[in-house]
Amino acid sequence: MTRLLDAQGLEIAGRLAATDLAIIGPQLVCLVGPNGSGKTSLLHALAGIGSASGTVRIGGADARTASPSVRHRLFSYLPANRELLWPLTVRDVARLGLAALENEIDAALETFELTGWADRRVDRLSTGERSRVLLARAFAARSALLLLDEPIANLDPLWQLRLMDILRRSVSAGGQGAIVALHDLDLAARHADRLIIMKNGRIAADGDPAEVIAGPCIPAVFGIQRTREGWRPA
Ligand SMILES: Nc1ncnc2c1ncn2[C@@H]1O[C@H](COP(=O)(O)OP(=O)(O)OP(=O)(O)O)[C@@H](O)[C@H]1O
Repeated sequence: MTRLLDAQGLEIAGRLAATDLAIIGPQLVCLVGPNGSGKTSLLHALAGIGSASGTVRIGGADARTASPSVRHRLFSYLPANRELLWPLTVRDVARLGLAALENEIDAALETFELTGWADRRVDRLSTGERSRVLLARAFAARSALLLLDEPIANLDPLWQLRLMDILRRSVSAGGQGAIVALHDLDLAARHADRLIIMKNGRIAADGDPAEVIAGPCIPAVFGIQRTREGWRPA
């Protein structure tokens, strides 16, 4: 199977590290962990944001040294911060910096039900609506790997489910890989092919979602446990 992601020795300003991370073939990987556990830092390191060091190969290519247009084909990064206070239209933002074709932009706008809003200004949208615009941009690039930081934050319940479904289809049919940071353990476990738990900047558990969720790592890392009424403090 194709080695989609191969990352080694990831470090950001000497403070956090993930020694080895590989994705073999298309996979939806959900990344969970308490606040400050390093989810964003890991995504930053993979996307080459800030002073990250280490090696990141996506589809065999060096993601760090690739030109911007090639980089978009390798990965798309959705930041947790959805501020877009520019007088740009939805379509402008969806194509921002991408070498994507117009029909790829159109398809992504349609997927996120933004076609009728293509000429609306993003600084006049709600936070959840802006999230959909940035998600459309991330999908329009048709990158080998999606790196999404809390993509469901600000989305209403229907769009949370729709997004997980879009991701599922994109990974299964489109052959994409995705690493998605989430706080919703149940949503992550239900949709992921693989669940990674972060703690103190390290990977504390990595494997089959049902096994990871049922294992000892959740109470140890999050201080919660599952009861018949749902998650409760351990
Ligand atoms: N720019 C920075 N400089 C120094 N330390 C930072 C910086 N950004 C984050 N950190 C620290 O790195 C650790 C991991 O932060 P990170 O944002 O990766 O966590 P996270 O798991 O994404 O958290 P959250 O769930 O709150 O979004 C935290 O202790 C944080 O204080």
